[in-house]
Amino acid sequence: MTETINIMLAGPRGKMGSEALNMIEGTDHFQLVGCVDRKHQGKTIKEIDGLPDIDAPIYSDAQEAFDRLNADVFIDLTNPESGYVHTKLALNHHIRPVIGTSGFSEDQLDELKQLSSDKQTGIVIAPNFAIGAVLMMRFSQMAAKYFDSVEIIEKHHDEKLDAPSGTAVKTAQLIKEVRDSHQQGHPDEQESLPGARGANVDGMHIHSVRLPGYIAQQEVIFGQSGQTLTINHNSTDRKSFMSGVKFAVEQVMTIDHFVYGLENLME
Ligand SMILES: NC(=O)C1=CN([C@@H]2O[C@H](COP(=O)(O)OP(=O)(O)OC[C@H]3O[C@@H](n4cnc5c(N)ncnc54)[C@H](OP(=O)(O)O)[C@@H]3O)[C@@H](O)[C@H]2O)C=CC1
Ligand SMILES: O=C(O)C1=N[C@H](C(=O)O)C[C@H](O)C1
Repeated sequence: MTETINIMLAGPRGKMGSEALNMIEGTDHFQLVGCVDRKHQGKTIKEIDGLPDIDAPIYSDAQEAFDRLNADVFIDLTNPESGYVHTKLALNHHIRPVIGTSGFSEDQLDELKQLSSDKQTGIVIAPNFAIGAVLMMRFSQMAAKYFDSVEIIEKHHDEKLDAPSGTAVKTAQLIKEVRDSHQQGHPDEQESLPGARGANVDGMHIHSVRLPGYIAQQEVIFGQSGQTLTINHNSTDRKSFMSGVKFAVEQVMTIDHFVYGLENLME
């Protein structure tokens, strides 16, 4: 019999958090022991309109939640500021974090890596939980060995707080690992409107589109003389992320170190 994994979650009313609650409820060996939600102190999840019938307590104060709840894994689906604070609290309590929240800086990621090592507590930070997106990033890294020039266009719903997306940043990092550092485009190019060429990560330009109608889409476009190659991934439903969240929760129980990106658990 598979042992039960006790889970606490921050952000249960969010687009991702509410989907994660359904996933937890539908997984026999997962048990929700409580949530962090700044608006519903003292209530239970089943008392909140639209959330599943789970009798798990809600704390508005994250510190109190971590002090009181007996969890194996902590899932964060909030925003970069709260997510960073929560993740440090989780590691300090030896509760393994599975972090979907995007927008952490490189310094913050380094700090969390160090804390995970100090506390000998496993942590998974996944810029994207969708298997198709993980493959899109891997295929992009493969293509980058053969194409010197690449630009990334990521398109999201207009409620997204961070730009560029965590997925776009991670894609650029994976590509950076396999190519020589260089700037792209004409050496004399100039922006007559600031921002026209997007963000620049080691010469790779990232363009962020925010429009209603999208959930999450990313195109990685490679170009060389006479040809272009586009690798495209499209999440049309947030359910696309849930098998990855489930996989990360199961996997984080087996590790005692820092993992950034689901691909590092899949291969
Ligand atoms: N890794 C992946 O595959 C994916 C990652 N994401 C990331 O997940 C995060 C959440 O996305 P999404 O669900 O779309 O966003 P939403 O805005 O829909 O949800 C965020 C939720 O977090 C809550 N929240 C904010 N601060 C706190 C806090 N201090 N304590 C508790 N809850 C808090 C908000 O509640 P309130 O109403 O109080 O503000 C809100 O309900 C984002 O960073 C996004 O980029 C999204 C999709 C996939
Ligand atoms: O905010 C979102 O929606 C998403 N955020 C993640 C990111 O920043 O890459 C993952 C996915 O793109 C959806």
